[in-house]
Amino acid sequence: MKVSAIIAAAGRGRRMGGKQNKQFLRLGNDMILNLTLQQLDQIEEIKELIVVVGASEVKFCLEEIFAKGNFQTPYRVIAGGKERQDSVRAGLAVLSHTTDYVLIHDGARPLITKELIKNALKTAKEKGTAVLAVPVKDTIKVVDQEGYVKSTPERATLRAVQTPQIFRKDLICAAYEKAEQTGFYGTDDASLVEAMGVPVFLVEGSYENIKITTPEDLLLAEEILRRRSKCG
Ligand SMILES: Nc1ccn([C@@H]2O[C@H](COP(=O)(O)OP(=O)(O)OP(=O)(O)O)[C@@H](O)[C@H]2O)c(=O)n1
Ligand SMILES: C[C@](O)(CO)[C@H](O)COP(=O)(O)O
Repeated sequence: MKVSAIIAAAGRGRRMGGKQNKQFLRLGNDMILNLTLQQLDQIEEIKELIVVVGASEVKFCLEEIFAKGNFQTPYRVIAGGKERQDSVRAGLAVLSHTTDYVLIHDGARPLITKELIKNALKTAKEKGTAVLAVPVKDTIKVVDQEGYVKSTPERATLRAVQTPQIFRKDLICAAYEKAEQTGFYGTDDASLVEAMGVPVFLVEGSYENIKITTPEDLLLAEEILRRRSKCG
């Protein structure tokens, strides 16, 4: 199984506030993006890391993460686009020709584990798609523009999706091509594959695999990391 990993890390982090790309903030003793990449670097099926950052951050990423690290996996660092989907598309454009699966992960999810990635890869090999997800804990309301509740979907049918999202290369490339033709923008990669009518399979994620989005997430992530380091 030859897998290319695209790490989307070109966001502006508006909900985090601050001037710096949130992926370059520190979490414990390390940089968020470095923590994320360290997990992916341990997976033998992953044959290349394609890291997508802001155009002005490419040099910083090469110097501060890759030059100082000891990465086993071949890597490249490229510039992303305006939306997450544009950044992932930039990654797809430089995929190795020999790849047969594409794993897409948010740079801002540093608490991903080797076990979750391995399990998702196994499923992707069987089903062609594998997307991490967890059951929703809250009751979710669909609202209208004035703030009135329109409906309450049955919670048992709802899942919160995470990354990695893994797809056979031909599927994800076709999905991105179709989205470009139709102008469709989704908030994750699976929604582009769904838009082609291809079934997407969900695998068990973890409530700890949070996306660092707002300042409270940093506190929670620090606590999770502290507990993990105590447990060895
Ligand atoms: N143009 C973009 C926008 C987002 N991302 C990446 O997609 C992931 C998920 O996005 P999100 O958490 O929403 O990050 P931001 O877009 O940076 O956050 P915000 O919406 O608060 O600005 C992040 O790792 C982010 O860096 C990206 O690669 N390119
Ligand atoms: C891809 C994602 O992380 C799945 O939960 C999420 O949809 C990214 O969304 P955001 O709007 O960029 O935070």
